[in-house]
Amino acid sequence: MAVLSKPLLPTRLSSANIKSIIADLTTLYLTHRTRISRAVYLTLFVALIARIRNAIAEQKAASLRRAQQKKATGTGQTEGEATKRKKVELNREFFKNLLRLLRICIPGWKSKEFRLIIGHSVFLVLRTMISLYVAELDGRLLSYHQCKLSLQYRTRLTNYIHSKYLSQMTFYTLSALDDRITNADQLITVDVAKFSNSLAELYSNLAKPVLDILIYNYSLSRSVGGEGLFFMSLLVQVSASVMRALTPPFGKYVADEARLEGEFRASHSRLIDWSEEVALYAGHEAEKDTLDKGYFTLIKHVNRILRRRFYHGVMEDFVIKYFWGALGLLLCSVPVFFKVPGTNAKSMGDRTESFVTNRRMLLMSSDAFGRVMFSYKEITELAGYTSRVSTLLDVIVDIQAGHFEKKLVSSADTEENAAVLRGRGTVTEGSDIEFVGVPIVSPNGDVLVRALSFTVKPGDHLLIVGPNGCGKSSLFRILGGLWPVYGGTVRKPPFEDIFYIPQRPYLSRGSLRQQIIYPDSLLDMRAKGTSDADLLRILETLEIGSLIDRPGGFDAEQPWEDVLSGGLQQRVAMARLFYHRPRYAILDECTSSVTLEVERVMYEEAKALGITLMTVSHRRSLWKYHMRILQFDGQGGFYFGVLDAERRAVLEDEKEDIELQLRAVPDIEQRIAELTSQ
Ligand SMILES: Nc1ncnc2c1ncn2[C@@H]1O[C@H](COP(=O)(O)OP(=O)(O)OP(=O)(O)O)[C@@H](O)[C@H]1O
Repeated sequence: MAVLSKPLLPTRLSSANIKSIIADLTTLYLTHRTRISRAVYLTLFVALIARIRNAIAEQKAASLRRAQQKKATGTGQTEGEATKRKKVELNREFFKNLLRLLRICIPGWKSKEFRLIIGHSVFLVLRTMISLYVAELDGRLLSYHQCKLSLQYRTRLTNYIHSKYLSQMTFYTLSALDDRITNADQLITVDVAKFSNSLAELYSNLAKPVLDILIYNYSLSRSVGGEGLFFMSLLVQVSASVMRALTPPFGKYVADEARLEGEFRASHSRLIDWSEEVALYAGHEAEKDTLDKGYFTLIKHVNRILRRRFYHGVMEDFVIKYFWGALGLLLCSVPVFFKVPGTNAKSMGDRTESFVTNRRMLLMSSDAFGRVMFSYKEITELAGYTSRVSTLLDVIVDIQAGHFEKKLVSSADTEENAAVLRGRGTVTEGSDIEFVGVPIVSPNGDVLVRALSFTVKPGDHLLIVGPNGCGKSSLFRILGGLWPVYGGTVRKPPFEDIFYIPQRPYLSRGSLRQQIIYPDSLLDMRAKGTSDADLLRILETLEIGSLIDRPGGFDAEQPWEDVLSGGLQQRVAMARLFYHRPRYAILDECTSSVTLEVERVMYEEAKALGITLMTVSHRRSLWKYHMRILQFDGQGGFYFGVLDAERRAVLEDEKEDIELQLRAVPDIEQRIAELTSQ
């Protein structure tokens, strides 16, 4: 006990002495901490036992006294004395007494009181059940309304987007001429639904808490004073701003996630579209790599968001629960210590009462505020979907106004080509097809032909030839209004007078009849006065009348692109042409899979129907059906003229040259092999 050898209370207490005493006491406590705590526990335990023993002894003595008194006075005690001595407690005696009184109040199970109690109990049970039902119904009604609201939003948006997306060929231009939206399908099908859900959810999540905040804060301001509330709101605002600044850009994350989901889905759709080709190449491993990569990128992103959400949640909890809670309690205690002008709480009791009321209001208000703050994450998610959907709408508006954004190829860098890209041509309507000085430019700015000029009058069947990628099909894209006209003048008949048949015909969903009359509907067909018998005649001309022998006939619905072979598909496409009978037909390698005999029937029938043909084909067999030729050289130059014997001879020579070159290739390879073996 060296520490105690010093006198504990020196005669004069200076601050240094006090410090040294506190230090000594602390050391003393720390040295004997275990013993001290044991002693405290023991004392508490002994005190407890003693208290219990005393209580038992007291009860015994009391009952003894009561018994002695009873003996001495018979029943003799006054009501006042009994009340004085009896302790009102929730003990056995209470229940005994209650039962006794109840027996008086309810004399038997046949009594009126008993019947009333039974009736009352039934109503009580009913009330509880109704409350439960109402609570459940409340929840169900809310979620039903929320779902209805979300569906309603989705329907409106989808209708709006469909009306824009499917007008002015926007669905084509959006994917072919613009880079900004990569997966419109995902946007329209998934993101619009998510946006609608998020919007409907947010409304119900925000509306009530905001209302609560307003009401509770108003009541609070009346009792704690506007200044306190203003000060606290200011602090909450500052901390909310800090929180917002520290909140990761969840909106962007959500938009990115939706984009990655879209890309992953697009890869799967691609695999389904090309399943046959991939299977024949045995390309499953390569496809698996692509799909795995897409999924991995998506999941990596999702995991990152999850992590950020977790950390952000912890911070949010801390600020909302603790920091704002402490602030709120400080505010509530204002009327306890200070008199708030305009309030009538005077005594300490009043102040305590108002503290409790304020605390409760504050709890409600902060709970509501917390819900609003927690909704912040949902708002940012909504912001993500909003940005996706509105980007789609903006790009659609932009595209419909003729503004496209696509990465340009290097050839667009030259001054001459850049000048071509800056220009704009004119499109007029006429009975012939005429191009005057029109450049052919691919969507990424590649100038394929600087100024193309040719004319096709009715009956002037035109053959278009040239090497791959020279711009033959692009010419039709300009004619069809898919690509912009960068210069010169295009004169063409109305859209419905030109019909296009590509190499791989598009077969829609629906019946066999719909394949033939596409894009007409059954009503359009009837309005034109065409019957099923007329359609059958068309099929028979093309030697495919047997198609209606399948179950269902013209009404049969099948996945036609799988059910029909390539050649049959090309014949159905020709049947489409014969049904529509346009003034001009663009036939883009559309007879590549049929026999020469079928090709002859197709061309002769088309001519007999008065259709002027514009054919892209490398087939020599087709030359005889055409009177004019447009020949591209693949270097930006072209020849347009009559396809007479002289020109045919030139074509023959060119073809022979090409064939010779092709035949020379194995020789070269053989020569290389010889050289390398020497
Ligand atoms: N949507 C597009 N986006 C970017 N470039 C395109 C697009 N469509 C076509 N092109 C490019 O335009 C050029 C001309 O294509 P086009 O289809 O007119 O060739 P083509 O002469 O018909 O060839 P082929 O005989 O092989 O069918 C090609 O280089 C092609 O890559």
